[in-house]
Amino acid sequence: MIAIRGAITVDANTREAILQETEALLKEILERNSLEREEIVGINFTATRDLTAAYPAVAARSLGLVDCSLMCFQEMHVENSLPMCIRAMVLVERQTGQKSAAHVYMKEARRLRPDLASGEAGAGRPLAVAIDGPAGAGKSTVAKGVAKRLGIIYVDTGAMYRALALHCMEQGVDLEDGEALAKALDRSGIRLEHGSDGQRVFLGERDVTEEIRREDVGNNASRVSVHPDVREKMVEMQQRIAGSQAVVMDGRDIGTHVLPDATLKVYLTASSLVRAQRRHLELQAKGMERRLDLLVEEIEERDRRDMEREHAPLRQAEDAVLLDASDLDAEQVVERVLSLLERVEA
Ligand SMILES: Nc1ncnc2c1ncn2[C@@H]1O[C@H](COP(=O)(O)OP(=O)(O)O)[C@@H](O)[C@H]1O
Ligand SMILES: Nc1ccn([C@@H]2O[C@H](COP(=O)(O)OP(=O)(O)O)[C@@H](O)[C@H]2O)c(=O)n1
Repeated sequence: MIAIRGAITVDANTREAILQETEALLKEILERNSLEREEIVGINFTATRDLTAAYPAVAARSLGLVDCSLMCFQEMHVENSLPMCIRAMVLVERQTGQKSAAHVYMKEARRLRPDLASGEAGAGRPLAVAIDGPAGAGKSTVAKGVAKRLGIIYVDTGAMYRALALHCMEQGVDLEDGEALAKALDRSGIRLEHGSDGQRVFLGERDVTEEIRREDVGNNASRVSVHPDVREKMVEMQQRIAGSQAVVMDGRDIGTHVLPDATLKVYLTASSLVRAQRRHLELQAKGMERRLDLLVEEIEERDRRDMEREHAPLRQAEDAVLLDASDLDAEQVVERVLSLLERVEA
């Protein structure tokens, strides 16, 4: 069971205004959490003492929420609290954990949760920085750095495709069979945890954070990610994470598909030679020697697959800022992203 919170303010104490705003709030909660009506067990509403013209629950019934239990209460009155406000707590039969709940605060009620709200453009959505780009451009390094400086979580979506690839390699699932991959994803128990040491990736109870970094897993991640059924499920999981908390998220389709309303979108790139050289150094540091020309070939092959796939190919979103990091070190790129963010938030 999870409990999703929401609140909205009303301009006048009239039946019409109360029902209209409650309906807007419930619709947004349903949409942002991809809720089916049958999943909702009950909703508790409160209204501040200045709202007396109608019960908010009436709006829920008219939205077709006929089977769940509804109650309306008066909100406890606290001096100088936000007036004309309707609050809701939606109880949902889901095993996804409380962190997956996307809470919704609209109109003046956004002031109640400044940690979730993020300026006019976001309209109650949490802060989101989307970083896309080709393999080895420095997305994870930069996303991690930016998240640390902002004190928010970093979500590495590539790690989710890598975890699925690892699971399928171990289970002998055909990497070309989209349907089988989607089924395997349902059974895989892929889950992300965000702690003080960053993101950790699990297959059920098994921590695979380090194992998924293998080169063969990375190459197979790009193969499993071609399939639309797989992508659809992954995107849903990613949107849930970003729905309820501020994030820096990196991947291939974050600005174009996962977070189309992100506060800031960056398309980070570098030449294929520079990217291969970075991988080369990274591998050398781990005691693995690989020929540079083969790494360039592999990276270009991965770019081709990511950019030419039919579903959600890698491309720069129209409103993304292009950052070429071929001649910048990682710290310089982090600074650029932070100053771009300051500009969009100003
Ligand atoms: N701007 C940069 N300059 C030099 N090296 C970088 C830069 N950004 C990242 N790196 C290094 O390049 C390698 C690949 O970076 P990574 O963040 O894993 O890329 P991506 O997530 O885009 O695949 C890492 O070894 C990282 O330390
Ligand atoms: N949002 C995402 C993230 C990764 N991916 C795929 O997953 C693969 C591994 O992602 P990654 O970000 O870990 O890859 P690297 O760039 O770190 O090598 C990529 O090559 C993409 O094909 C994707 O399709 N969409």
